[in-house]
Amino acid sequence: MLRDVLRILGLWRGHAGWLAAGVLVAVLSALAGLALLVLAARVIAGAVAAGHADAALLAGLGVAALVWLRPVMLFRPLARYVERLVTHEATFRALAGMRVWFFRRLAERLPTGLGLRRAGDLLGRLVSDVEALDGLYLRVIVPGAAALAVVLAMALLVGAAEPGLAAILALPLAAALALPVLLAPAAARAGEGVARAQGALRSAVVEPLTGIEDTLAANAEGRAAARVAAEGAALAAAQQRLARRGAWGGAAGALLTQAALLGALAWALAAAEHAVASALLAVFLAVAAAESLGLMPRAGASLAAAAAGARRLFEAADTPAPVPEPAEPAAPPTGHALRLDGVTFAWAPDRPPVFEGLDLEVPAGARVALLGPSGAGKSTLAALLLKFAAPQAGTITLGGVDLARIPSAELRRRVAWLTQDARLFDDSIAANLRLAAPEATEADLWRALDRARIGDLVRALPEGLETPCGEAGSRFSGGQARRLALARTLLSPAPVLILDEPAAGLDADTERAFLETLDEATQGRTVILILHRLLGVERPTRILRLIGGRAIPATG
Ligand SMILES: Nc1ncnc2c1ncn2[C@@H]1O[C@H](COP(=O)(O)OP(=O)(O)OP(=O)(O)O)[C@@H](O)[C@H]1O
Repeated sequence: MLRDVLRILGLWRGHAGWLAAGVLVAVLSALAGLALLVLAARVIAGAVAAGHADAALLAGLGVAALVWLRPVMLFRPLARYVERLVTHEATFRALAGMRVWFFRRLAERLPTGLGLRRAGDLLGRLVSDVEALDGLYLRVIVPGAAALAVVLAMALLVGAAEPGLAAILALPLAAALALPVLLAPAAARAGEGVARAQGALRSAVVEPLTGIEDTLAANAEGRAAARVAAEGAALAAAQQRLARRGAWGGAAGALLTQAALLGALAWALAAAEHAVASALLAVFLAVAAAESLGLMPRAGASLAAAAAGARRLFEAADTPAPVPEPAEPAAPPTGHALRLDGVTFAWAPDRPPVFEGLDLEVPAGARVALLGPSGAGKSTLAALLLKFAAPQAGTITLGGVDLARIPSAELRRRVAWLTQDARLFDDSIAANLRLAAPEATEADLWRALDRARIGDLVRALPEGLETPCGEAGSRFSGGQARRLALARTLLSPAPVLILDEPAAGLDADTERAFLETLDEATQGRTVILILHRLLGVERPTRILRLIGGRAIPATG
């Protein structure tokens, strides 16, 4: 637990200034609260001084305290206000950075799809688990530092006059301070149970809703609702387990702060007249400490939730990347010829190899048609060429440079891929297209749309290029969405294009027309056309058939 928490703090070091400022203001605010009660104790001690042996001294202290009371009273709310502002700004900055960090780590680790991870669960990690981390600062570090400052200040103030009384006060309060930290590891396990249950509930809701047509068509909404109910009940049970732990911590903390108060009262009774001022001070300080330490049980629960969130984040973020970035990148390739030598690849050790000793050459500027039955490995080859996966044996080179030594961002500037299930995102057509070429002008967008045979349809839309595509392109038919995705790939300036079934979803005439003009649309670029069959209008420079993990020249 400690390691995860320390790692989170390490990731926040870029915001150390804001975070430290928040802690400082919180400590000042808490000490101002303490000072207020110290002054009040002195005023009262001064008031009850008549007839006492130290009457003159006590009365003098009371008058001095009255003078200080007003500025401290004004300072306290001001410090509270600044504390809120600064601590929230610090949290906002730290968490925004965390989300970006986690998103990048996930993106590097999931290039071949979510795999066994569920979208709902990952969303939960990105949102709730990162959010739980704000508790680490706002509800653990900040109040913990303030409470520690209060207990230390109290020990010093009382200890200067009455060391015995200081011990009576400080020991139970120090225990109340440490208790949430000591209880946190066990509570973190309960917190993890809550986070897991939240992830499962999110998945139970998100999955049937994202595929709502399939859910309804299969009459499965009742079963989906039952799953939501079951996951909801599991979440409630996990939350109850966590709350029970929190309640024990809260009760023990309250008992310890009350023990300090009782101790101070007992001491006051025993000391009687000769230590009125110290006794009053001790009682007032015990009350002040109860206020600061009252937040600690909640701090324990927050620490547990943050530790659980941190562990889940790191578990996903530390999954090894399928293809590590090169430690010593090579100079960027100058040519764009692709070459595979003796490539052997299986998706997993327990899966049969897709390729065994695959040799393939695609000269720069060539147009290769890659055919093969379903499952032959056509898309797998594309995944290898974009370094979404790496071969277990053999080499792949681009312009003579081993892909293993080309950074993936560099490679993907040179090789663009229209995947088999290319997605549109919930944004305008223009924004979807510019994903591949952020600098593209409107004229570039129209050219790409025309080449993909969808320009006229977009021109006829009232909002034109600004038409929203809907989630996963839901505002367009499957064929239209496919052509928009194709336009996006054509817009990419990459010199190598891999087009996986580019004409899928097009009617026969449009398909033929598109393939006939493909030459012009991809002029000067290397094209690997992944197809199930040739229409005879593609005019490839080479035709290869993938069979049994090898590429065999074919005649169409
Ligand atoms: N991400 C993946 N994880 C595990 N196995 C995979 C993955 N992608 C593909 N496979 C497996 O690799 C083999 C080749 O699949 P691939 O998708 O490359 O074939 P394909 O020739 O593109 O097929 P199709 O024409 O049906 O698209 C299949 O047995 C498939 O189950």
